[in-house]
Amino acid sequence: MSLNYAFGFSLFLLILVALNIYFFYSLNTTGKRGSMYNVPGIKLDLAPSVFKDIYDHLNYLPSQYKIKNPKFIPIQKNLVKSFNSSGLNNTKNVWQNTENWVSEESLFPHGDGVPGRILREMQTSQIALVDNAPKGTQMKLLLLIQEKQKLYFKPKRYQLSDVIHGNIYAGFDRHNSEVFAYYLAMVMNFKWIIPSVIRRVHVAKDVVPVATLGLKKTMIRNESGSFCIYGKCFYCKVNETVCPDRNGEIEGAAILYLDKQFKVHKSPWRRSYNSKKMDWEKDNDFCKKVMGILSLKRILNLIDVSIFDFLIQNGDRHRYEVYKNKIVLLDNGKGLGNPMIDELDILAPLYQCCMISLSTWQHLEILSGGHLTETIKLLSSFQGEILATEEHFKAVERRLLKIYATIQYCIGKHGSAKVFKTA
Ligand SMILES: Nc1ncnc2c1ncn2[C@@H]1O[C@H](COP(=O)(O)OP(=O)(O)OP(=O)(O)O)[C@@H](O)[C@H]1O
Ligand SMILES: [Mn+2]
Repeated sequence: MSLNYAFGFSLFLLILVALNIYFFYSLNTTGKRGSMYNVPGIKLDLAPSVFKDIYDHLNYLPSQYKIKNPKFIPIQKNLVKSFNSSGLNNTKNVWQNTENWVSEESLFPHGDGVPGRILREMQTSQIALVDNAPKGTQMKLLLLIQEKQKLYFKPKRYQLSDVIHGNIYAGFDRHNSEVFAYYLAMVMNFKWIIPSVIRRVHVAKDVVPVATLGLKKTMIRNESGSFCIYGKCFYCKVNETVCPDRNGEIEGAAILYLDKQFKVHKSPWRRSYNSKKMDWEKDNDFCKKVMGILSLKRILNLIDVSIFDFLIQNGDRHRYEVYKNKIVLLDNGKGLGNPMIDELDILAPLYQCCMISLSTWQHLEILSGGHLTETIKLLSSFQGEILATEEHFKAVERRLLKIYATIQYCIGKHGSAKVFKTA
């Protein structure tokens, strides 16, 4: 009897121990997701080994990166206040004191309702003059509104559902990518960017009557008698016109023109635009070289920009422009090309240097679990905009996880003290 009792008791103990082991094992592996993410097959041979390490970290990403962080809610509320300008006194002229807009923190005011009001004006103000804007390689127009306010207008070339195949910088600029980038930057708390909004211009009513002679020379009538524009730029071709839709309108991204002097620099991580490999593609210690040339502050800035570019998949930041010693996020039209592709090497500045500004990280960390794209959708809805297909929004969330995984990889390799910088 007592033997039976002892046997039963030890069996009970054994089960208890087994349960404990199971409990601690499952605690350690939360976030483990089987083999959901694989290194993309086509890249496997070519990809540097860091890609595999990053994907390994992606498969074991701690669960906090997959759920919403309540710390973001008050930030989201403030953003909503800034962009939802309905109900505010809109008669006040928003263009007053534009000369005082630039501060040490931002290029434009971010106070209650002002960003929303600037966008609304950019979207609806009557156009006083339209000209070609011959800067850059892509077709763009210059619109004059409110007497002295200038806008760049990058016309729509694709439907939102069009997928751009080919290399990362293939195709025309995407107008929606410019606007998406603006809201993305706002949600990421990157304030060195210029307001951008979707605007429709009626060619016969809004453009032709106020077009300069120069612009008129780059307009031709199509079979249905409407005026199409081929513009004036490096890649502009007479047979690549932009024509009005059946309502007589051309849609585009209206980007506020910032009349300042920018300093232009070549990006150390630029692509070659041919089959030649750049230094950064051959040397995983490339960051050391950059450290010898650029300040820590500038490198951290370039890393911020690479995170931003990776989210929209802009692989075309061959040069960057600086104002007040900070990179201005200009020219974001090469994003949102293919929602199925995540070119990890856009993140090279991050995984090669393995550092990130602490303030960027603290903000990035609380955008998890869907808050990022949910907020972009919410803010852009105040201007009645739909900026991308669901596939693109999902892709941005998926890429955010890859950024988290890259940071985990860096922490694993160097320790957090070396990764997070306060410069
Ligand atoms: N909103 C703006 N305010 C002031 N200047 C601007 C603005 N947007 C662009 N620029 C200037 O015009 C140049 C061309 O603009 P952008 O880079 O957008 O054109 P692009 O056709 O895409 O050029 P590229 O093909 O060289 O990338 C920029 O390098 C910048 O100096
Ligand atoms: Mn460009």
